[in-house]
Amino acid sequence: MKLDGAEIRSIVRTPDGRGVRILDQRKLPWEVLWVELRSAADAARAIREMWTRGAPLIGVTGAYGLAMALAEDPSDASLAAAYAMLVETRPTAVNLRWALDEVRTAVAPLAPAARAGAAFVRAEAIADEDVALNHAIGVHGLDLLRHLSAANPGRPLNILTHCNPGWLATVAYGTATAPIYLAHDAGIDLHVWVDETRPRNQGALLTAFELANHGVPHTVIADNAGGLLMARGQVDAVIVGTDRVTANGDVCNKIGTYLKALAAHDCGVPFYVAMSYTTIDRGTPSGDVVPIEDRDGDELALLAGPAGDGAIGTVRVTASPAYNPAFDVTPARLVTGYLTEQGLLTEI
Ligand SMILES: CSC[C@H]1O[C@H](OP(=O)(O)O)[C@H](O)[C@@H]1O
Repeated sequence: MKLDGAEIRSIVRTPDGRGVRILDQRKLPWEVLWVELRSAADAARAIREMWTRGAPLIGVTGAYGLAMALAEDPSDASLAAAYAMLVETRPTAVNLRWALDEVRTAVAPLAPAARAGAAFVRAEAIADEDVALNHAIGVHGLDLLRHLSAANPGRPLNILTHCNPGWLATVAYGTATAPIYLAHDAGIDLHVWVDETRPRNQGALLTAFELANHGVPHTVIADNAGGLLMARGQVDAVIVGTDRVTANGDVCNKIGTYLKALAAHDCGVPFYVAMSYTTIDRGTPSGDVVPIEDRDGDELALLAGPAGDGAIGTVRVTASPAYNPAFDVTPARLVTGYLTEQGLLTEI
């Protein structure tokens, strides 16, 4: 994603190397605000309050959080406390636990004095690997989109996506958006239907922001419009990201994904899930046992945005109690294929 004409990473080390800088995604697209995280507690708060979000990106943020904890206190007790604090911030995305385990495994055998440096090295490697993995997903996805475009000549290829499986959910490129960026840059005529993705509107606010900055034609739609568009033949493929794919191929992703998959299945629209190996959880047999994060009902009841004077305000859209599960589970039987760094897989 370009910002001010330059391609950015959504998380970078601070100049002194002891912290990280992230985009505060709660402010986008209205304000581009970089904030510094200087401790494990900062990282935990940023993940929990969704300053930064997206399965791969919260994994990287958690990894750096562990490194910052060890820079402060490299003891076993500090490592255990920081791990426990970070891993419980968001329970559904497997990347968080995976990345924390990677750092803990790398540093636990080391003498305390060597731990912080090794933790930052591992965290940085996870971040760099995420960029490479997502680009590889994009390369394989480009082949898929070329094929779909050739099968639908003379008009834009219409892709529907849900939530933000994008540059802002990862260190760069995104997962489901990687093929879109590479296809657009390769001159393939495509258009993206962007699910607004209630209640936090990651699509309308973040995916739309990303695509607009990259010059990708797109249209924001209500979450409930996707079924009509598919029934009308206006969607050539659905490509979503994921927070966890279980051993049997079930897909945990933003709430509403399952409904899109049902509509796609009923309309004969291919439904692809983009992810790297870091989001595959072979230790969990199926999606029905994955913890689904329930978030505060006010995320649903309150709508935020700029008022007339440009200041960000909120309006309350209901006076009733609100229930806000953040994810759902799409059974493997509804998935056409898994777009990974190894290519397009039909099973996990
Ligand atoms: C690269 S896919 C990221 C995945 O994470 C999002 O969830 P959240 O915004 O709550 O972190 C959404 O489920 C995306 O598909």
